[in-house]
Amino acid sequence: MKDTKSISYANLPLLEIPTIDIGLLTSSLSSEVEVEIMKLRSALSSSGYFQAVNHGMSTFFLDEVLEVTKKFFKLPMEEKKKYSKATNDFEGYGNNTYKENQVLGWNDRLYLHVLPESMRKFEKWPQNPENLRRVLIEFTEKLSMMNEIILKAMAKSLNLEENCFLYQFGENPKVLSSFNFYPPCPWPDLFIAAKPHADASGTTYVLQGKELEGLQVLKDDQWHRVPLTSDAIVFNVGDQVEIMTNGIFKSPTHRVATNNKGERISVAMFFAPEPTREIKPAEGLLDDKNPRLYKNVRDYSRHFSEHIQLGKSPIDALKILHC
Ligand SMILES: O=C(O)CCC(=O)C(=O)O
Ligand SMILES: [Fe+2]
Repeated sequence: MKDTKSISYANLPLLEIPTIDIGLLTSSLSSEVEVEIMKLRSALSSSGYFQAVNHGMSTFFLDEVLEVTKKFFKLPMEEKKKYSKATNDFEGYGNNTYKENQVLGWNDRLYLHVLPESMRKFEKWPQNPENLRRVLIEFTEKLSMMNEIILKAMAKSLNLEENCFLYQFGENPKVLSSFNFYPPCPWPDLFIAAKPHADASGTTYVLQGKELEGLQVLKDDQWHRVPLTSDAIVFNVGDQVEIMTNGIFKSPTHRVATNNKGERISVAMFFAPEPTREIKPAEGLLDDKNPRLYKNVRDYSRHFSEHIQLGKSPIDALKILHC
C-alpha cells in the first residue's frame, strides 16, 4: 500500500513503551502489585501498549517460537501451499486479503485458530517444521495464563471487581495465531508491510523477531516505532477491551513498515471473548458523568470483518454519540 504521509520511517520517534513485570502483578507484596498496576493503567490509557517481561517463558522457548516461524516460511512454495487458505476463509497460509480490489500488504501470513480446540483446523496446521504444532500449543497455554493475570490487573487498575473482564471473555476464549513474514522491500518508503489497523481482539500479544524493527503505532497523531526488546512480549489493547473499558483503554492504530535490509518475522496472538458472549462497557465505569460510549455487541470478530469489507470503521459503528 502506498503511504505518502511519512516517507522516512527511520526518522520516526521511538515509542516510550513501559515494561510491565508480570511476576510482580501476582506478588504477595501489595505495594509491588500496586506500582505495576498503576504503570499498566497509565500505559493502556495512553498508547494502549506495554512490553511484558518476567512472563515465565524462557529465552530458549521464545527462540523456538521464532525458529519454527522462520523455518515454515523458508519452506519451498509447494510445501507451504499445502496449507493455503481457501478463497472465502482467512485461516491457513497466504496474504492478508479483505476484498478483491484492496491493495495487499507486503507480507506472508499463516493464520490458525488455536482455541477453543473445536475450532482447530488441523489440515491447515503445518507438519513441517515438525515441532510447530507443539510449540504453538505451548505458546498459547503460556499466554493464556498471562492473559488471565493481565485481565485481572486491568480490572483492579480501574477499581473493578477483578474477574469482570475475565467473565466477559467467558470460559472458552478464542485464540487466533498469526505467524507473520515480511520480505525485504526494495522501496521501503513507498510500500507498507501491514496497513494501518486496530486489532479485532480483546488483547493482543506479539513476539517480534530479534533483528529488525517494523511495528509502528499512532500516538497523538504521530507514528512511533515500537522498539525491539529481547524476550519481551509486546502487548496491545484490542477493540473489544476498548469497548469493555468504555474507551478508557485505547485500541491503538498500528502498522508495519517494510525495510530493504532483510526479512522480518513476528508472531501475533489474538485473544477474544467467546463469540456468543455479549460484550459491553463494565457497569462500574458508568455513571452520570461517564455515560456509556459503546453499544453491546456479540461476535465482534464477525462485526469487524463485515465493516472492514465495507471500508468502515468497526468500532466507530458501535459508538454512542452524546451531544
Ligand atoms: O508484525 C507485527 O509486529 C504486528 C502484526 C500485527 O499488527 C497484526 O498481525 O495484527
Ligand atoms: Fe495488529
